[in-house]
Amino acid sequence: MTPQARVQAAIEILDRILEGQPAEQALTGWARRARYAGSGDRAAIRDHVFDALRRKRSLAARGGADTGRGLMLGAVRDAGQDPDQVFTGARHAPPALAGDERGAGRRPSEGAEALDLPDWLWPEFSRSLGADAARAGAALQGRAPVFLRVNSGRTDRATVMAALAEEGIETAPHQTVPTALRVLSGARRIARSTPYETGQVELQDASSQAVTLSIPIEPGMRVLDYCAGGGGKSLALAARGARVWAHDADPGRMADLPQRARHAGVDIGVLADGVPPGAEPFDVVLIDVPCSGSGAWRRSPAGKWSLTAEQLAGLQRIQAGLLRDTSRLVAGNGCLAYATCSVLRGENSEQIETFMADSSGWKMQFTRQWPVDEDGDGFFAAHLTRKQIANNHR
Ligand SMILES: C[S@@+](CC[C@H](N)C(=O)[O-])C[C@H]1O[C@@H](n2cnc3c(N)ncnc32)[C@H](O)[C@@H]1O
Repeated sequence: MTPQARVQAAIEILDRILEGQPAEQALTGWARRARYAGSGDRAAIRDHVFDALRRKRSLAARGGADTGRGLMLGAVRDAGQDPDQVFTGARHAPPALAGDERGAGRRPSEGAEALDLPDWLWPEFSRSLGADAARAGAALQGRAPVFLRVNSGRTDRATVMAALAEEGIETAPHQTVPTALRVLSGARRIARSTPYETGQVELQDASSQAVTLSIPIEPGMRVLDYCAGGGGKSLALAARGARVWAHDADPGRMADLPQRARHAGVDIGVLADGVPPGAEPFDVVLIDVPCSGSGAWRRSPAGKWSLTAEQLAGLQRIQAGLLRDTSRLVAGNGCLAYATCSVLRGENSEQIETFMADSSGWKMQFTRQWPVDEDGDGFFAAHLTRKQIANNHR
């Protein structure tokens, strides 16, 4: 496909997404219809689509319309390309620009529009991030780096790096997360590589790895991953020698976990019917709560535009409820670990402050906010232990 035809394909896919179709579905639907497209075409079109979704607001301003065509025109202008070289009207290329399209388009206004954030969220975003708000907003406009988690129960980072290099996948050790490898090139080969196929590496964001590494784990500890989802954190905890039970309000999300655990060579108890009475207490209860996902919007940009103030308030109520309910499952000297992939205070430090104010028996052992940057997504973690037990230990 020509570069222009790829742009036209992206326009058509973006139009479907703007009509409400999920991005992945729109991309696979297009690929099914366009059998002539090679893997290089599909990858380039995917990049166009996701780049446009991350910057939907500012590109619509530059392109003069909130349509697939407007976004891609905005992207072409933003990249300093001549639109007439792309919108040529040749076969498979986007039709040539109409007169009104030439005149439409403007510089995005400073603040939320230029940073591609919804207006309603901007006050909370800037309150949460303070002086870092503009940098974080800009970081969310770009592509996410690719990281692997080395299965430390099975191998080590240097061995895996060498094995990946043999298959044309270049990686570098993450500076601060000892299990993480940054993928420098060959990312598309990972899923078919031997280290991946033999369970030596998993795809996992570096900050997500740092969240689980921050939890104090000793081999044999009983750990409940209460919001396990696909089980990325369960697997990481089990690789450190913990006895892990995975639970999720939507058990279907854990469907692949038994197979993933076998593949990684670890045992995970999947609690598809809830936590059975008497299974508590646990040494660690991790609640990786449902959240806005604002720290990971580079990977799932649609979430940035679909989130509403009402949904955010609903998520915050669920987060508070999870803190309250799961704290009962923690052993007397155990740890309640709270985590989000959010950068918003109302989902992070303020949830912990409210919980501690309402249940005076807990104290904070650890808290950290990871920024969205080239070292990983924006995550938050806090570890809570019971005060009384901490005093007894003195
Ligand atoms: C952030 S995701 C978890 C991601 C997962 N821990 C990982 O590392 O891949 C949050 C999960 O919480 C689950 N969830 C939502 N409400 C819940 C509740 N009340 N109790 C338990 N799980 C809940 C969702 O189904 C979702 O899978």
